[in-house]
Amino acid sequence: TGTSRPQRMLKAVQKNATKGDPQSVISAIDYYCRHKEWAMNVGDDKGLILDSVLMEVNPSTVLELGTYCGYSTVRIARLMSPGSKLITVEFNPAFAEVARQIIAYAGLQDKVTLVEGSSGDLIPKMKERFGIKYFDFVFLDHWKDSYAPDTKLLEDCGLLKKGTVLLADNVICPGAPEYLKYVRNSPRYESRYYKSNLEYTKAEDGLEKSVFLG
Ligand SMILES: O=C(CSCCNC(=O)c1cc(-c2ccc(F)cc2)cc(O)c1O)c1ccc(O)c(O)c1
Ligand SMILES: [Mg+2]
Repeated sequence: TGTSRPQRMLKAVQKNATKGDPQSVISAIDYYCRHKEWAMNVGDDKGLILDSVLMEVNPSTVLELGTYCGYSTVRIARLMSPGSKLITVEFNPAFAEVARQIIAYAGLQDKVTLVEGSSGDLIPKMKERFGIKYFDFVFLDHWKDSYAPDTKLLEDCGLLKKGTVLLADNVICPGAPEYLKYVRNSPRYESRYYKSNLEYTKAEDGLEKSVFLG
């Protein structure tokens, strides 16, 4: 058997990044995925858009759906103010295990709660389990056909407030057509597309930013 791609990515972080330095962790992953082997992190191009939207919102509570190896978790948590909380949901235990180590290597474990399980099961439990009233910012990067149902579930569970920002990765590649239709046609959202590239490639991809209007 041998190592998995996430495990090789973790090795690259431990070898090339400085413990406690989130920017060096981000750079080590981007270098590895651009020059050694591709992986489905949001990446550096879309990462700059994520950074700027995140800084604009300056959220107290963040939900990330789809942790993978924790690259976007580190990108988001490094910009969050002291006392703010990020909850990230990952279905795949092997991904979660690597993500925990990468988040800890960056020194961001105190801001981040990684929960293993399916978003559909966990979203209804957010209030009772984590004492969350609302999310100020939601980053969608998990199964693309779960974006729309999970957004409706967040609404139904009263976890969005007026002004909550949803930012969705991969709306072009692999694509999330149902989600785009939903947020662009719903009177409850103000949506905007940020054109970019699929991580570490020249292919088009982009992020959709949708503000919940209440
Ligand atoms: O893959 C999953 C679903 S979660 C990851 C969702 N993310 C993506 O699928 C995703 C995909 C791409 C992408 C892939 C191939 C291309 F040719 C082009 C683009 C890019 C992204 O930025 C993404 O976020 C999963 C696999 C096994 C499990 O055992 C489990 O539990 C989960
Ligand atoms: Mg993605």
